[in-house]
Amino acid sequence: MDVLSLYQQAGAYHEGHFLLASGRHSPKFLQSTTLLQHPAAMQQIGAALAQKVLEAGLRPDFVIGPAMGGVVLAYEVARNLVGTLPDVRAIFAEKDGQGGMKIREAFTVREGQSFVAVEDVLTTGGSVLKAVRATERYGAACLGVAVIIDRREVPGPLSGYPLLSLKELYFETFAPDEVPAWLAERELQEI
Ligand SMILES: O=P(O)(O)OC[C@H]1O[C@H](OP(=O)(O)OP(=O)(O)O)[C@H](O)[C@@H]1O
Ligand SMILES: O=C(O)c1cc(=O)[nH]c(=O)[nH]1
Repeated sequence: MDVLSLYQQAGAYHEGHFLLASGRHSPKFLQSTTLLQHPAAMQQIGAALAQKVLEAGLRPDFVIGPAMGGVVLAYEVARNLVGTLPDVRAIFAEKDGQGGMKIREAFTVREGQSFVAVEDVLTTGGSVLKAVRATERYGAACLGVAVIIDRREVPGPLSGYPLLSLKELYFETFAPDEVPAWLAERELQEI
């Protein structure tokens, strides 16, 4: 399975000029929300990531993803782990309004539990790291991070965690004060 083809078939691969979650600018963008509409694609992705998790020897109590993209993904990965881990759960972290992420009490995250964090697209790793930190605050241990697409240019803040991905891509990004003229002349797209 080529996940970039799944994005392309769903019309979720875009070229232009985009402002990323990290504040960096990019000529290429993978719009996971467009892909997440398709259970058939997410089923394949969930199965492939769950297989990687098991092959890596990871046996998490739960899978967590940052909202919004990580909600469906965490559920699909966990659903595909149930055959091996019947009690595995799927939860999500959400923005706390202060630049970080939080987890609802109803999810019952406890000290001694273990988890795998999932993410759709990894650019800097900042978003999924906030979800990991929010979970670690309860004393749970992060076994690894599993992502659909890893488009990081540098290892960044996630370098301390085992990283599993379905595809690595090199898509250049630029700091706001380093945007080249060829990119600046393209209208900034909000998608
Ligand atoms: O690795 P990073 O630099 O953190 O960037 C990648 C993150 O940015 C996007 O989420 P966004 O914040 O746009 O939220 P969304 O899932 O609601 O679209 C994307 O879904 C990843 O979560
Ligand atoms: O860095 C991001 O915000 C980002 C990049 C990308 O390709 N797709 C996405 O949904 N977010």
